Amino acid sequence: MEIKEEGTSEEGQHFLPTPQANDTGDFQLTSIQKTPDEPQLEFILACKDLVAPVRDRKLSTLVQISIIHPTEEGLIRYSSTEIVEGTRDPLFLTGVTFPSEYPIYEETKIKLTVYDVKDKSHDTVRTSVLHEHKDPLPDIGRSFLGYASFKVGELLKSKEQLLALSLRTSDGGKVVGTIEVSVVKMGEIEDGEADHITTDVQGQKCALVCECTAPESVSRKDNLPFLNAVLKNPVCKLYRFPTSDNKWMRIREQMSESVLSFHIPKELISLHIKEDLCRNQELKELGELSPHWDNLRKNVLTHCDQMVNMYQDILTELSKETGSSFKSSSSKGEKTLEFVPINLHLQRMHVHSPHLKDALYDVITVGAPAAHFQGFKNGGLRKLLHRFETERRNTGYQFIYYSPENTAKAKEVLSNINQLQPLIATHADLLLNSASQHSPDSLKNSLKMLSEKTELFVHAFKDQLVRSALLALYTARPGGVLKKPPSPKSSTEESCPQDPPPPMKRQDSIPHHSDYDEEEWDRVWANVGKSLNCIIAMVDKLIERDGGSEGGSGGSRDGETDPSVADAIIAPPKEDWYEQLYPLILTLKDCMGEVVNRAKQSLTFVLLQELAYSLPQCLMLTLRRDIVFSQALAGLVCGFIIKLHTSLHDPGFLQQLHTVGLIVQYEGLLSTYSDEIGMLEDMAVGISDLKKVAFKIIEAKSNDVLPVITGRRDHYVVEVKLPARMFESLPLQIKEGQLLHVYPVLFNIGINEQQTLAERFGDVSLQESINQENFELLKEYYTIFMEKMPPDYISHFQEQNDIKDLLENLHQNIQAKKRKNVEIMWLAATICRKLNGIRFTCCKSAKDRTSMSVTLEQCSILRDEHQLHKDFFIRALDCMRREGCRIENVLKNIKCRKYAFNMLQLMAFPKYYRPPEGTYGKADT
Ligand SMILES: O=P(O)(O)O[C@H]1[C@H](O)[C@@H](O)[C@H](O)[C@H](O)[C@@H]1OP(=O)(O)O
Repeated sequence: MEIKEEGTSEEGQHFLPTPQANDTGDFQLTSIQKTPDEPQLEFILACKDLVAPVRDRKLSTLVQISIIHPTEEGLIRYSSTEIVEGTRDPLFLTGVTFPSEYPIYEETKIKLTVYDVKDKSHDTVRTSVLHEHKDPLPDIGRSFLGYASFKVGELLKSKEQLLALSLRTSDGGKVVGTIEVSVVKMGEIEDGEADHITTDVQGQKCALVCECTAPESVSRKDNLPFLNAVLKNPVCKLYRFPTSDNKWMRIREQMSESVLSFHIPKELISLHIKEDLCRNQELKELGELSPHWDNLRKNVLTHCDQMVNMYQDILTELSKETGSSFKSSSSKGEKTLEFVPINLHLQRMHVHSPHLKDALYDVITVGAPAAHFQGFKNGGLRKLLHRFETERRNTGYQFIYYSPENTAKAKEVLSNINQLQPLIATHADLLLNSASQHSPDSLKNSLKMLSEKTELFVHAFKDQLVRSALLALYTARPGGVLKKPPSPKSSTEESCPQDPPPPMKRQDSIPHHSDYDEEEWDRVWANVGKSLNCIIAMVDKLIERDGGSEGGSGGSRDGETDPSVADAIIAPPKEDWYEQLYPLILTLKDCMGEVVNRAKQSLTFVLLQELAYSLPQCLMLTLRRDIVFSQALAGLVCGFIIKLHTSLHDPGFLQQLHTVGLIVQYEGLLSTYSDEIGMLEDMAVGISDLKKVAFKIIEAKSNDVLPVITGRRDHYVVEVKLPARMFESLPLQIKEGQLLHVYPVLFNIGINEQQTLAERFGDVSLQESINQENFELLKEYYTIFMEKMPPDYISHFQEQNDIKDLLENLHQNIQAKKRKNVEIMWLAATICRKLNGIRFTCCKSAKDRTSMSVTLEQCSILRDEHQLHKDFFIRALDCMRREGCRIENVLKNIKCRKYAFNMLQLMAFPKYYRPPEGTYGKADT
């Protein structure tokens, strides 16, 4: 019989779908009854009276848990406990848990093998394939003590669900002690249960008593199936730790991948392709240009078309990855996966502690969003964008400089035009429809809608940019020379129509060199308003004549009907409403078409300036920014959805969500040395770009609950779908589609040996400025939070902790410029948690340093919020790092159970970031 390591074989990496009952060929298997989405079975272990192979040897023991599936031959190594030193009666803090997806039945056999560990430095990496019938191989650094096995059904049916099994030597003869297996149920009241197990842990006597209060349901069951559409392949670990009053707390650690890792990049790339195709088309439709500009445009178009092709190729490649939900650290340099975040996971800690409500603590762990394939030779986005902009500003030659703000504005106006024009056309048709039905009420309603949208349309062009861009475009036309210097007006809003606008001839109105008139734009633009007013006046008149309605249409632009316009329209005694309105609607559409035509061309000309500078670098920069943003967005959407689901029943949170928005705090562990400087520069921009994202919650109309992204670069809306029942329970503002905002902040502290070099011989200014800038952003969020949230909600927050003090403390720490000041990260994370925010932890791969940091955060929370016994802090930390979810994370990334640290690196780490002996070493990353 073979022993396989769970997770080392391809199929072992993901839990198999659960065959619910009796569906495995000839075998009749009995499923374990369970609550949906709760682990199927959880137990803890303790040994008694272990016999040491050599007299007087102090034992250091661990139990290895292996599974024999009823339908299979092989023995699969499932998990291990931590090592307990110096006792014959070890009580293990690391338990065993089988998640709901795991194929386990009453007939499944579990084998427990107890080892005596002699050399901890050899212990963790156990990927060898052994033969069951032979004696266990003499594993380096450990020796076999004894084993016991049982069937799951026996445990479940046993008295008090507890088995005491004899441990035997490999020949099955000699008894070398006892092993106790007891089932635990995390969320159930354990009425009067008291283990009274006395253990001697590292020389300390500690009476441990299991006695738990009824837990509060932390995550409503009805949310879970929905969350499961997003989260995949959970890995679960169970621990029990003593509290300061010698009771047990139970901790379940869960780590899950997310399908959003691939879904969001695909959504985003499709959106970029759409946006770029549209822009390329607009560039083509820019009309005749003088040779200089025409050549420039041709060049731009060639590159832009190539770019779209590249995006299409990447999308095709990603679309082949159906069902993927994880990109490993070793794939970070793969071109086709560049948009996919590295090693994205939800890291969740569920705490069930005596006398306290159950609590969930979530952190999203992900590799720093960065363009690994493009590399970091020239730095990352923060530096590259700054350099690009400075050079562009100073190069007057060949093109016109528009600031990034103006370029963004041009894109915004273009996007507004593209949305509003068809909307107005639809409302205009609806108005005509109401007219043909001769329905006054419907006519008034349609007019109201038409007026509102047209107002928005007219407003969109208020900007001076359109005017100056029109002028610039004029000079770029063949023979474009100014008749007189431009004197831009601030606004033409005030212009009040006196007469119906003259009919337009679209092409004629494009300025020619001989007839450019800078005020023409004002007239063209104002004509839209004028024609709307004509329609309003006509509707009023029609309704009045028809039988008199008191208030008229009430839809007049500028709040009043222009009498001169009304008088100009003479309605016949027996009106055909449709006939009366039709020509006016045509005029409105014509006027609008004219405005759109001019504005689109001029603003596209602005975009041409942006693209024309430094081709193809400019496009490579856009690509880099898109890649980094895609990785950042995938993480954010994952964090947002999880936060929404876990807090859906908290009215305070929902109010905060729509009145203030959410803080999203990133903890960066990158060093400001070598390549990681570039990564940090990428990451800082990627995270800052998340400000451009707003969320909208919509009702799911089908089983497809994956989010949809709309918008364009500079402004994205992520639509998150909720099933009807959940959607109904939301506050009105959210249901009505109010946009929900996020406030991303990043605090970075390099912790490894590279950072030591940066501090000694390099430069840490990047980290300092990022921390300082983001502190200001965090403070701003706090101010808005205090202003917008009701006082009773704030006082509830302030009672528990004074966020203001924490902010002050954070500020002082940032100012202090201490080396590797990890206090900054702890304070920022605490503030984020107190403010109900979304937490992220990132290093290059989210594998090694991230694992150290999240486990430290988990144990610190247990100490500060759940009274973890202070003598067990390090042990808890070691348990989580040795056998917890994070070592599984390392395994799934590099197929080896070793944190990739060497001694030198460890020495450079702040004390609590060092993993236990035997869990680190040279690893092929
Ligand atoms: O998960 P990380 O901490 O980014 O992994 C690092 C590790 O910290 C470092 O010691 C090691 O030398 C590797 O560079 C790891 O990065 P990989 O991206 O190669 O996994």
